[in-house]
Amino acid sequence: MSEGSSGDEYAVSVPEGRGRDRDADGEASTIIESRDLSVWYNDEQALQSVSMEIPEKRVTAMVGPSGCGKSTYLRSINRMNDLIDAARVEGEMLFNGKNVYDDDVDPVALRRRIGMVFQQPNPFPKSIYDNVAYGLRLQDRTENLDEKVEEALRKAALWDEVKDQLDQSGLDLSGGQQQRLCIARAIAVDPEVVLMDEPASALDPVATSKIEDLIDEMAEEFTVIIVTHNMQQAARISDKTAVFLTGGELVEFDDTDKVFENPENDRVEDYITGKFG
Ligand SMILES: Nc1ncnc2c1ncn2[C@@H]1O[C@H](COP(=O)(O)OP(=O)(O)OP(=O)(O)O)[C@@H](O)[C@H]1O
Repeated sequence: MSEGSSGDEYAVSVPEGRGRDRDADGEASTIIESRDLSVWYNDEQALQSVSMEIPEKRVTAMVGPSGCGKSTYLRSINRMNDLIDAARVEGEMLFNGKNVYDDDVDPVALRRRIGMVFQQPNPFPKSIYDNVAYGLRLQDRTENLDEKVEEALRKAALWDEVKDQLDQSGLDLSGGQQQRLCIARAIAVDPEVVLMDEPASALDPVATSKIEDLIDEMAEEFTVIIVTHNMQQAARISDKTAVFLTGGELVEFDDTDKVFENPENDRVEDYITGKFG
């Protein structure tokens, strides 16, 4: 790994002003907590008894080598794994103290409160306006729709670029703009949590940087949980970092600066210094 080659012992540096500085405003309360969460796909175990408390209105990053279960964990939070026939979940995933796997939880309603942004920007083949208005219309929340669409586009840092072309197809935007449109679509319905699965991995560095700035701002209002392959990115944007290693084991979860600068676990140290993974 070539990043952060300032002579530091560790390859990934945590910028000043991240991580604990936000915590200094006061301890955040827990919004999501998994307790002994295990997931299988048929006979293959993808997550092993993962227990973790995710703080509200913070950015939590999930890192680790390919296939270690990061996306599986993310999808367990809003029950997207329900859509995979082979997937089976044991343990608990609490959202505001309530197990999302309880029989009386409606997964569609849950996903309104816990939105998701995917790796590949996936706007609907509709106008920019209709993309953002989509979820609000589904929920019959059409009062002051223009204002709500504008607000979501502003929060997604896209308004100035698209305000004169709201009738154009979302598919005609650049990749980075499309991803910000997807973020606007996700936040338009006022979720509490936004899950992001490698949201910048398909984007160029300039578009990536815009998404990273946006994630930082989003944490003022939302809880953001992001899967990323890019440890430098995790160090730049997150307050907390969870490190998963092969076999679906959560081996370290702590403040981001602690994880990258002084990890407890030798395997995490090896991983972040690039000795494997
Ligand atoms: N739909 C599925 N059906 C069967 N097995 C799956 C499915 N999705 C994931 N798996 C398996 O579960 C394990 C964890 O996968 P997951 O995608 O959660 O890991 P990841 O850490 O997000 O990987 P990557 O960084 O490559 O996206 C892997 O062994 C993977 O092959």
